[in-house]
Amino acid sequence: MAEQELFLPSTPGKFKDKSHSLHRQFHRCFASTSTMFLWALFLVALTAAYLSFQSFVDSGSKYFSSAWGGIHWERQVRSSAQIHRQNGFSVLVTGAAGFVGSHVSLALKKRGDGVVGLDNFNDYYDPSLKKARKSLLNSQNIFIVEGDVNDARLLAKLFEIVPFTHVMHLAAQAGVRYAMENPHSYVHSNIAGLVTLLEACKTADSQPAIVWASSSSVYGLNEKVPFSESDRTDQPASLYAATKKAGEEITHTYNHIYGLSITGLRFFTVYGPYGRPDMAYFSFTRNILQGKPITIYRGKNRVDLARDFTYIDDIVKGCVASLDTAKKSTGSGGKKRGPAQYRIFNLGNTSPVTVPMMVGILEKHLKVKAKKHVLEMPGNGDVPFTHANISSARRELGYKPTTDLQTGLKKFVKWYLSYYGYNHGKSAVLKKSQLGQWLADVGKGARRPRGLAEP
Ligand SMILES: O=C(O)[C@H]1O[C@H](OP(=O)(O)OP(=O)(O)OC[C@H]2O[C@@H](n3ccc(=O)[nH]c3=O)[C@H](O)[C@@H]2O)[C@H](O)[C@@H](O)[C@@H]1O
Repeated sequence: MAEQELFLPSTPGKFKDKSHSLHRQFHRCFASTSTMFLWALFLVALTAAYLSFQSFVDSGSKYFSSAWGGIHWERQVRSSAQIHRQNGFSVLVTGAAGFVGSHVSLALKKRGDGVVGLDNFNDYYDPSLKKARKSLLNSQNIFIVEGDVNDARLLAKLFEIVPFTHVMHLAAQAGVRYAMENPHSYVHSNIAGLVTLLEACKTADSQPAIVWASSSSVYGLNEKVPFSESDRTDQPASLYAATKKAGEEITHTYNHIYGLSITGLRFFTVYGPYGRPDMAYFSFTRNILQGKPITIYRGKNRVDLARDFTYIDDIVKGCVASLDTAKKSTGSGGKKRGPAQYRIFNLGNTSPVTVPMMVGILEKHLKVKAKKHVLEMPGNGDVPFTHANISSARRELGYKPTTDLQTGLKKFVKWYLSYYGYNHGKSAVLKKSQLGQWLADVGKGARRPRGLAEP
């Protein structure tokens, strides 16, 4: 009995009660488990919905923030890429709204090549100048895609639409001293952007030949002059130079592994019409005309800094000759089929001019004296001098610069005054009579500067 009591409910009621409560508990338990299950299901569904919404927003933001895609857009790309000469090229020009990019695009289009531009129109300097270059290119039926070289989807799309024979890669974060202010923009454009572009090129079937802009700054603190391509390039003075040097190594890797044909061009301080407002000759011109002081840096022991200033038309000839002499890439669809061409050339002028002499030329052309502040060169990435040995480019590309700094700056000043007018936003320093004289002397045939009555 005691044993029975052990196994049987003391009373049926109790047992009944107990079994009922067990049943209820089971029910409750089941109910709560199923509720929990339902809740869990709900949460999973919610999370999935959130995640898919996020990815939609992500891809959507890319889509919405960039102005590419759609039938009309594709038609514009195709039409811009159309070749109008026998054995012509179809060239993707990155940085096409930039200084060198816009000039090269126009030259290629003029001779009948198909050109598609790509530019992110960033605001490193006044984007209105980039927009003006864009209008110029549009007027010659060159379409510039608004997008970033870091956008792999965009690049894949472009290669899907056009079988580019060549890529002229000029998109970059330029400027030597700005690298101290915004180092990451150099990594973003000059390293990450370059790799994204090379990935797209390597995957393309067939692969394009690539010509791209390196820089004279890779010679860094070298003292041996003139600078030759075989000289050491392992002591850069700025992050800008370091990213360009890294670009040379990175392109070599893609040449070696995937058979991409590569030509790297070391540009030496390129200047001219539609140039970059961040560069010294440009900002000096603006300041001189506005009556503002300019700062001239000087090296150690009061030695003047010097640059192998190179005129834009000469650089364009070097770029086009590089495209013309580039051998085909050997790979396709990401596979190397044989060794490919790898070249590096200096594109300079071979006649360095000191910064004070450059200012003297500007003063002469502008007919205004500069207010000069001379300052010891700060340790911000500048090198004391540059001087190109161009024998290799002369031999292989037929490169022969023909514009000296006097002539080149005269053309620049002529453009500057016709583009901005003589007072560029601030009070005028030039009197109308002075400008009339200028027009007679240097600007023969130049458009009258904006906002200026007939002198
Ligand atoms: O050759 C190159 O590869 C490089 O040429 C230029 O760099 P940089 O030669 O420093 O050109 P600027 O910034 O126009 O400076 C020219 C000279 O003027 C000097 N300078 C610059 C600015 C200033 O306010 N004062 C001044 O004396 C600089 O120290 C330098 O000696 C470009 O800005 C780079 O993007 C390019 O890669």
